[in-house]
Amino acid sequence: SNEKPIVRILDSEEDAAVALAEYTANLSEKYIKQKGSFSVVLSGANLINTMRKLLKPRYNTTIDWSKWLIFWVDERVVPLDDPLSNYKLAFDGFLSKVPIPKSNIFPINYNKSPADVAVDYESRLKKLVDEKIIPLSASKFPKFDLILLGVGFDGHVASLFPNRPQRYEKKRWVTFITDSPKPPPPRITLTFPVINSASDIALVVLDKGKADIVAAALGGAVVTPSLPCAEVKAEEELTWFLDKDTASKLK
Ligand SMILES: O=C1O[C@H](COP(=O)(O)O)[C@@H](O)[C@H](O)[C@H]1O
Repeated sequence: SNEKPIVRILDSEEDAAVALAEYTANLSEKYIKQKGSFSVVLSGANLINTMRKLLKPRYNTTIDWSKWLIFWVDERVVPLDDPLSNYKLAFDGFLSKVPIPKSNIFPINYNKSPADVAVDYESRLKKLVDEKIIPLSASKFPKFDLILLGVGFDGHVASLFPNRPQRYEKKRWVTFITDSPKPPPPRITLTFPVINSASDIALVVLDKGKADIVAAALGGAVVTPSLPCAEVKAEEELTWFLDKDTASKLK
């Protein structure tokens, strides 16, 4: 893996959205040529809005949407039509506007118990690996083509928070949390071994309120406990997408 991340600093949020679309479209073409499909793992919150340029010409017409497979890096354990659902956010803002086959979209199966939802999501991923739809990494974790991550104000990625034990999980593919510091409290999340097995990862941070967190993560500051966003590594390439304001505290 390439240890050093690529840091792209765009003039504005708008330019960053364009750059993210170009980056995603290029990876889509590369992986579809290479392996016949493109697995994309989504986050919630701001990311979906930043993906909006993919819905516009030329991307919407040139991307082979039929080969996309969609997963979630984390999900709030709420019904899929709840306003807090990451699936609903992605569906309303993105997935309902592109022709990805429904059978290629893998939301959680909602159940009241976060533990059960995590077990179910993990077993569905295992099945996709058994069916050779998702490859396995050298360390025997599912290897997604692209994971798109946001970063929270506390430096969290997915639902891996600085002061919660889930971030240290080494064996499971999917785990759960019932006391997320950011609401809603019950969530499931992919674990670090899975995230860090992905081929490409984009960390998309476009919020000047996160300038200090980004500077700490990229400047290698010693923070205790360490910032989850500073623990992200990709097998091929890790790219940070920042705008000028968010990058303003980088040295
Ligand atoms: O709660 C969550 O927060 C993170 C960060 O969101 P952002 O809008 O501040 O970038 C998000 O990536 C994650 O998927 C979500 O569940």
